[in-house]
Amino acid sequence: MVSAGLDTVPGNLVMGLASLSTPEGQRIQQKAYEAIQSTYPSGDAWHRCLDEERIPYITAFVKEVLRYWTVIPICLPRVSVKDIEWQGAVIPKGTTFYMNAYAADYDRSYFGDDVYTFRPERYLKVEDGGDGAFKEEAGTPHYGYGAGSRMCAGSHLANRELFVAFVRLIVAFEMVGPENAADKPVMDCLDANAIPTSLTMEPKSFKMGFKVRDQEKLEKWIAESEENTKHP
Ligand code: HEM
Repeated sequence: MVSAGLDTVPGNLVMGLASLSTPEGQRIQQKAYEAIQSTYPSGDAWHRCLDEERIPYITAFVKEVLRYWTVIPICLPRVSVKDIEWQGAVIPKGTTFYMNAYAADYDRSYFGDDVYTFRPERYLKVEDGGDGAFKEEAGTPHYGYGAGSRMCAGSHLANRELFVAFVRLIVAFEMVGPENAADKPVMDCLDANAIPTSLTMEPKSFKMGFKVRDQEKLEKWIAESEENTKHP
């Protein structure tokens, strides 16, 4: 249980930051920052995001990170417990299956033609583009956690971790691309993986910039967080 989140959560976190560092990421960041500020005009998002999830744009952003950066592209093996008939063929009991989560997350018939575009808005009902391509009510919003009775057992915890991390990063920093274009992140889910044979994606190195929005506030938030998590 503990080791399961060690590479998956950082993989999503790092590549979510990569998305925010791109030119398109500047628009997303601005929208996310405004959504945070309008939900918490008194400026206490840093602490409140631990207790509640009330910023739909950030929730949508996290879902899009999980879809676009499918960090476990081929899920864990499953063995069928009975014969399965499929398209005229019988797959015998005892067959090993691997779910291709990457293919499911990039399925145009489900997500629409812009599957290669990082677009949190696809998860916001009011801004679904009106093309009817994304069937929001049809169940699993993405396959980043696999699917079915053996899908990720830590998905709720991981969702909370990613939500809190991105809220805090976005309120604290303005994120920009690297000074040198050669240091830009690879923005394709499969090509961005430094070890394509690994179970979980290992992001290739890239650089980006973090500009502190308000040094005084950031130091105060960090000091308060350290105090709150201090061991007696
Ligand atoms: C963003 C972070 C995470 C991602 C993307 C992720 C993804 C996945 C995927 C794709 C599977 C396989 C599901 C399938 O084959 O259908 C899985 C299984 C699992 N995950 Fe995660 N995971 C994440 C975080 C975590 C965390 C934080 C924990 C625990 C604290 C965890 C615990 C597990 C366990 C125990 C299983 C095996 C479930 C089973 O076989 O019944 N995961 N995860």
